[in-house]
Amino acid sequence: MSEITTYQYYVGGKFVNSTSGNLIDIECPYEDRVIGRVQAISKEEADAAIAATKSAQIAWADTDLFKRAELLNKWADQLEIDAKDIAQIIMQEVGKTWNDALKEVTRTADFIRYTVQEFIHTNDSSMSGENYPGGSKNKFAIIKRIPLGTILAISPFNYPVNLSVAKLAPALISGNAVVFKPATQGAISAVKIIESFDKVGFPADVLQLITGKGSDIGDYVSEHEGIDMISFTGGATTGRHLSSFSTMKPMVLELGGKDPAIVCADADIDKAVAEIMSGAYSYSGQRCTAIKRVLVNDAVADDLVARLKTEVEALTVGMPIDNPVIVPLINKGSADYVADLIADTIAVGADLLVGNKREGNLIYPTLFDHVTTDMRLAWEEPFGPVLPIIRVASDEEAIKIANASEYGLQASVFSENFSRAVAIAGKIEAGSVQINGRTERGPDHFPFLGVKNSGMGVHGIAKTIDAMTREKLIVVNL
Ligand SMILES: NC(=O)C1=CN([C@@H]2O[C@H](COP(=O)(O)OP(=O)(O)OC[C@H]3O[C@@H](n4cnc5c(N)ncnc54)[C@H](OP(=O)(O)O)[C@@H]3O)[C@@H](O)[C@H]2O)C=CC1
Ligand SMILES: O=C(O)[C@H](O)COP(=O)(O)O
Repeated sequence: MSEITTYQYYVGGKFVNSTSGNLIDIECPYEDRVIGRVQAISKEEADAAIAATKSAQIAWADTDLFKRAELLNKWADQLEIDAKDIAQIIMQEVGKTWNDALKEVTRTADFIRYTVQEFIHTNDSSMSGENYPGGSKNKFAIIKRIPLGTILAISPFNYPVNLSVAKLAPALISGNAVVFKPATQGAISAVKIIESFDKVGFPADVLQLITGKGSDIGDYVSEHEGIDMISFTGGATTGRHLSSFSTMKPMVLELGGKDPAIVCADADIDKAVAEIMSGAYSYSGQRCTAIKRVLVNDAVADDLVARLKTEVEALTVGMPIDNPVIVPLINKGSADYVADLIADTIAVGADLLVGNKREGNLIYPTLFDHVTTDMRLAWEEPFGPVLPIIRVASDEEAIKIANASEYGLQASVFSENFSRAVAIAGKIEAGSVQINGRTERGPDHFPFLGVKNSGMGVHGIAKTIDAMTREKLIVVNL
């Protein structure tokens, strides 16, 4: 049997062991084996990591922008060079298919390059006093975007590379230092991207990778006085908990969702079926932006349901290396939760059309018709491959049910009448509404936000830079 690798955390520009001596086993979601161990660092080590960013950040912010840009671009290049190695770990650690794992790395390299360009072209501006009544040419303002200091980046398991770098790159290009706390199931992927980072010669202490369970060190680092801003992506419960003690600390939260696909009576059903299938089931529904309920007009419901049933029955199911649509869920707890939700939905009388089969963490794709608003599945976020269909009599009823959710991340509206679709989109309480397309984050330079329990603040390259910087005016009086 091959030796289990122990991965180190990263501080002071070096990979080191924690003096705590505590290690966390990272289990493969789809094979009964430990794929590696990560360090569970102590609070004292977190203190030291945060403290060391302080002088490093000042020097980093003072480094010429072209030099910061050059290093970040080299990191993007290095990620592409290391892509297969990183993708292998993503696949083994979070059970993403090989193709999707590779795509996640290239998407991340693109993200870094765009972020560099975005900041270079927007960081400084100026205003002349003469533009305002009573003002004068003799007064003008140089407006700079300056970093907030040390950013705490906390990322989730499901996109362990992309959603981490979506915080690290904007922070670094704008002159911040970063303390990066990845999801524990995702921490080896985080080590891999920091190995690439380490190869290109960034100064020590501008980025520290700290590993350890959120339940042990999460509150401690989030409340830490050395942290100047928190960028968090994860579940709504964790996000709400963090926001409960974030006094005077800027924070952006990207949380869960229950994105509806509203299918109107005049929808192109072929289009709706294709988009719903990919929106709901890819990566077994483990996307914050997955379509998590269908609200279909009675007039087209039978047709839509029959076609969805055929498509769900044909979905490929298996192990990540074979690139199926449906892969095992992240862990036993998640699979238990989804299985329980399926059992409950059957018990309360919805029509099970496909699914309700489980092998270990693999939950087969499941489709329910005639789900009603008194059922848990109408409201809870499964983060698994189970889709409820709720039939509605009108657009108004669809909007009402869509908006009754505690979440408001995204929604899709399917209609061939553009005016109708836009009118519905205007009434949906969500960060984004997609017309005739699946709910999704990308392209990554679009603003990305959730309302209600789906988040606070805005992500997306330019918006993330905004959130991690503030304006500083130097007013010149000639
Ligand atoms: N809106 C969005 O953009 C996205 C939202 N999500 C949402 O994330 C959820 C799935 O991700 P998952 O990783 O399970 O989410 P969790 O909320 O469980 O974990 C997210 C991160 O928070 C950390 N954490 C846990 N407890 C604390 C704490 N007390 N203080 C600080 N940090 C803590 C976790 O660390 P540890 O792993 O060590 O517990 C992890 O790094 C889903 O609800 C999904 O919808 C996912 C992706 C994108
Ligand atoms: O947050 C998520 O789950 C991902 O960012 C979703 O990204 P995608 O919509 O591009 O899959």
